[in-house]
Amino acid sequence: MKQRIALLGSTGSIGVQTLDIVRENSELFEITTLTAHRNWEALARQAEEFAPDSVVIADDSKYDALRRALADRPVKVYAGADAIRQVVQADTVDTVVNALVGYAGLLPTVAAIEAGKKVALANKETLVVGGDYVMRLAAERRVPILPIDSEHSAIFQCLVGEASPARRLIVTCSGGALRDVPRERLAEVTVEQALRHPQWRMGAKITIDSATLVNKGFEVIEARWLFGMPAERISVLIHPQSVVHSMVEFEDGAIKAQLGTPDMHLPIGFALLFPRRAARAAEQFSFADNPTLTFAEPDRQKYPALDMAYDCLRRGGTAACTMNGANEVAVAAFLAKRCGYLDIVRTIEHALEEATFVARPTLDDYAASDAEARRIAREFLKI
Ligand SMILES: NC(=O)C1=CN([C@@H]2O[C@H](COP(=O)(O)OP(=O)(O)OC[C@H]3O[C@@H](n4cnc5c(N)ncnc54)[C@H](OP(=O)(O)O)[C@@H]3O)[C@@H](O)[C@H]2O)C=CC1
Ligand SMILES: CC(=O)[C@@H](O)[C@H](O)COP(=O)(O)O
Ligand SMILES: [Mn+2]
Repeated sequence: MKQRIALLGSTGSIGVQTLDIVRENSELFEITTLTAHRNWEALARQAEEFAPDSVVIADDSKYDALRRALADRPVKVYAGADAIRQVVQADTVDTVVNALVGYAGLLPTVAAIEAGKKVALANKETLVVGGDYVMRLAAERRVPILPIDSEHSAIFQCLVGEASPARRLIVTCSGGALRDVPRERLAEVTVEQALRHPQWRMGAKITIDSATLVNKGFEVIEARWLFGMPAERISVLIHPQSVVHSMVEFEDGAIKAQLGTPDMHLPIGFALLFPRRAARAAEQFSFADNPTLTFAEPDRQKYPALDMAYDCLRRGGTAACTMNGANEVAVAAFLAKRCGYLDIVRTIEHALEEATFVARPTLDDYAASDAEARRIAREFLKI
């Protein structure tokens, strides 16, 4: 029987690459649901090709256009965030691929786990905001959460088959678009510059997070929850070539790494087919063409967001939810050219100082904490 997939965020970078894997392995997968935020044109084209049972457009104002575009197709068309949470729970879904961006991914992940669906998780904000809550729920319901994020997929691949616990996780980091810009020039950084990631073509939000190293801080938090590893045993290493996707050190000192060309199709395929791998006609990695792999410690003065994320993990509760909400507002403002690059981290710092802290949050507390962080961030940026 084919694996039936609900793909959330199908029009984005991870969504489109997930559809490549589905297209290349059509004997293994079928698509039950596709969702997008506003891009109804791309969603309609995808629905024509993959013939899902249902599609959801999160922004209701695009509902009529999408419905008209699919009028002659046997597909149910829904709108709104609640509909996303409902479609993932359908009996016709085996696996939910969460490729949404931001806080919007949290409740659909929770809905999927509650319905007992396997979750292939790209939406790292789910675990940044509510990692403790989500991983407990997944354990209770015995639902597997399979990482799509490249570093976490690499760590997962290194851990497969090991009976001894890991001693340390080493999360690699490209250094982002501003790796070679000196600290004293960061105030002048433009949106265009910050969007020029040296290795990966990704959505705009994660590309900016990558430049500030908020992404790496979030990945430390994500690793803490996915692998149950305390923060002090997770380290970050700058590796500009993005060939070593991350590493695991074991008790006897052995270090395992997963290497390969930077290409998200691999971790997506692994999450979908684990314990098997997707056969792909990808180009073979050549060590001869890539003879130099380099590593360095991150500059913690240049990238204060990294230590902020570690601090959020130490504080626990809603701290990382606050960091995430403030970051989402500040990144959107930077992309809209309504604030400068350095204002992103200043906004997070301010929100972490001002926000209410809840030590043992419920889902409602996360929602309140996210809303408060956004309000504080907007006031700080005067937008
Ligand atoms: N891209 C990558 O290579 C990697 C991404 N990730 C993580 O994967 C996730 C997705 O990233 P990426 O694919 O780059 O992001 P994109 O911005 O490219 O895509 C996001 C997708 O989510 C939809 N969406 C956006 N906002 C909402 C919302 N509020 N409600 C419902 N749907 C929404 C978008 O719809 P629309 O097109 O209509 O706007 C789009 O389909 C992120 O959490 C990111 O950190 C992790 C590792 C690598
Ligand atoms: C592809 C992927 O997993 C991204 O999260 C990637 O990690 C971004 O690269 P850096 O954050 O290391 O620049
Ligand atoms: Mn990553």
